[in-house]
Amino acid sequence: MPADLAVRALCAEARLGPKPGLVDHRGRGAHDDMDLALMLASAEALRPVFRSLALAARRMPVGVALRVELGRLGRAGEQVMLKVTRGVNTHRGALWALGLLVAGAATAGAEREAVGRAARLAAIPDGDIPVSHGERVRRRFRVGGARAEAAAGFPHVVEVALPRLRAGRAAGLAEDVARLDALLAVMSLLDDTCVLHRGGLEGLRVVRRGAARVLAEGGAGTDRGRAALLELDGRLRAARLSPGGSGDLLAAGLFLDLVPWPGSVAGADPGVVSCRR
Ligand SMILES: CC(C)(COP(=O)(O)OP(=O)(O)OC[C@H]1O[C@@H](n2cnc3c(N)ncnc32)[C@H](O)[C@@H]1O)[C@@H](O)C(=O)NCCC(=O)NCCS
Ligand SMILES: Nc1ncnc2c1ncn2[C@@H]1O[C@H](COP(=O)(O)OP(=O)(O)OP(=O)(O)O)[C@@H](O)[C@H]1O
Repeated sequence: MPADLAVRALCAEARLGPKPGLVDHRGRGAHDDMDLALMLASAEALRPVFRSLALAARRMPVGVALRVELGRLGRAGEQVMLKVTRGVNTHRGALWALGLLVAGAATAGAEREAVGRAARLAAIPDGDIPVSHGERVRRRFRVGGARAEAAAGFPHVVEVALPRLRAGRAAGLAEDVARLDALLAVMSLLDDTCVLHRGGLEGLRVVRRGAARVLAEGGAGTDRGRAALLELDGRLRAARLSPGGSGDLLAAGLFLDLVPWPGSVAGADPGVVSCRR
């Protein structure tokens, strides 16, 4: 079941729009090699991968052996994704964040417990760190990136995206507006290695300040905020800046919000996030 919710969260994130610089129903965002159909196909292809991650987490306690197994399954999952997309990185970062959270949620009774397990797993060295864009960017700009975010207990999910999403709903905002504002809140704060890789510190400044400005203008649900959002989208597309890490962390928040934790009030209306819509 957590596996199905992870796929739904990925589809909901992909369909949400207008998102600045990211793939959505309008088009390719800052990417020239992906579109919504590819994102949805990639999300669906990851369903058995998430299932195998959840099964492993049910079989083994949090520890080195489980971390090694998740690393093996996660890397195999990346190959599944690359086969379906013919080599395009649609969901590498998302598989990392959601894979760990699916594993954490598989045996947890509450959101905090799931995130804590995911963080402990992320903090265990995996021993097989590839020389990726992220690794080079982390060294050059001295930022933590996706690994540090997970090992710290996903602070941009738990302390930024989810509170913003829930506050937006409580204030009566439409669901897509609450989600866009949650994405913008993450974008305004995150050291996103996707952005740093393509645009350096100046690119990161454009993304963060632009997102903060949309929120300061009233958020995605107001005329002024929407105009600022569309302007930011134009700038990010022109500069080929994709806030992919923020997209991943919004999907992670949507996943945690969808899990029907025992004894908690249900979060989003599940119908809103159906992949078939
Ligand atoms: C840790 C990962 C992301 C690799 O990190 P690395 O920095 O080398 O990758 P890369 O530069 O490709 O970035 C990964 C992606 O993370 C996202 N991201 C970028 N910045 C951030 C950030 N600050 N916080 C969260 N996510 C971010 C982006 O989508 C980015 O594309 C991961 O893919 C990995 O180690 N995979 C191995 C398999 C594994 O252990 N899986 C575990 C369970 S699924
Ligand atoms: N809606 C979205 N649109 C685009 N990317 C997204 C979206 N949601 C999440 N992402 C994340 O953004 C990442 C895209 O990575 P990135 O742009 O760095 O690709 P790359 O191929 O590694 O880099 P580059 O294209 O610069 O060579 C994916 O790993 C994915 O997890």
